[in-house]
Amino acid sequence: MDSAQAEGERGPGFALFLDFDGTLVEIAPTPDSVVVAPELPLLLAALRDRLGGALAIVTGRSIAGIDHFLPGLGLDACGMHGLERRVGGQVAFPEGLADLRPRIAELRARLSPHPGLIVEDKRIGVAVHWRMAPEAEAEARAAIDALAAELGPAYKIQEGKAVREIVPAQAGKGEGIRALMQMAPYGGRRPVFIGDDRTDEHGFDAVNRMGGVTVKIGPGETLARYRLATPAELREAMSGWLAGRLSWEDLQPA
Ligand SMILES: O=P(O)(O)OC[C@H]1O[C@H](O[C@H]2O[C@H](CO)[C@@H](O)[C@H](O)[C@H]2O)[C@H](O)[C@@H](O)[C@@H]1O
Repeated sequence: MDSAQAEGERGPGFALFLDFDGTLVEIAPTPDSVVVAPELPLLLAALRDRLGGALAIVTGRSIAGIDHFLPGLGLDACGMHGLERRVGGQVAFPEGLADLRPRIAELRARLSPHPGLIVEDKRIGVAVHWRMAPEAEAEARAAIDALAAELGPAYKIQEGKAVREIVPAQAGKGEGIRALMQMAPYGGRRPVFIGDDRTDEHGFDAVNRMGGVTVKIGPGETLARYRLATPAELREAMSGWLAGRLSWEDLQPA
């Protein structure tokens, strides 16, 4: 019996939670310029079938943003760092979150002297990216800090790759994964979470506590137990698991 068959036959199987940027797709210069590898959509669809539907994208983007890059799949997802959830086509979004768009307009005006900075409007949150304008990182950080101070404790700051963002205080990938693990078809399965960024550490912590498998993509300190070097290596590993050539716990320790 091969590794993946053995994994499947030891119990009800895995639930697979996948970060998007830097995990399924390589980091790109801007949020809009991400390139989806041609094999990725079919690979995700095949994995979802093999896992009885228990596959979800867990991302800092909105679910609409994921659908833009993976059209037609309608994957389960936790968007906005766990706040927005779609399972089996049913979308849940917490009530009462303020629309930050007026503040986002003010932020854009403040940062307009630095055209290389990208202000990403997430409606209930906002991110400022300095990947294309590293010389303006300090201004980006200061502007986010000032807005967070104005908004108060209902919001928090999160750091990612060349990005600082404001999100509602209750956001967190760990919460998103825990919520899905209470629902069919996830409940009773063993979670696997794969991510690359600081915001994924929250998800690694939650999944480690559930006795699951955690995989970090790329270098850096992490709570994840296993590591792969790049999104391309992950896509190869996912194909290997699907073909029964690889078990998640065959991966290199982190
Ligand atoms: O949780 P994720 O799916 O990893 O999303 C995290 C953030 O990803 C995006 O920004 C990052 O990827 C961009 C494209 O590769 C890159 O240009 C940027 O520097 C990265 O920070 C996205 O734009 C954010 O909204 C997500 O929070």
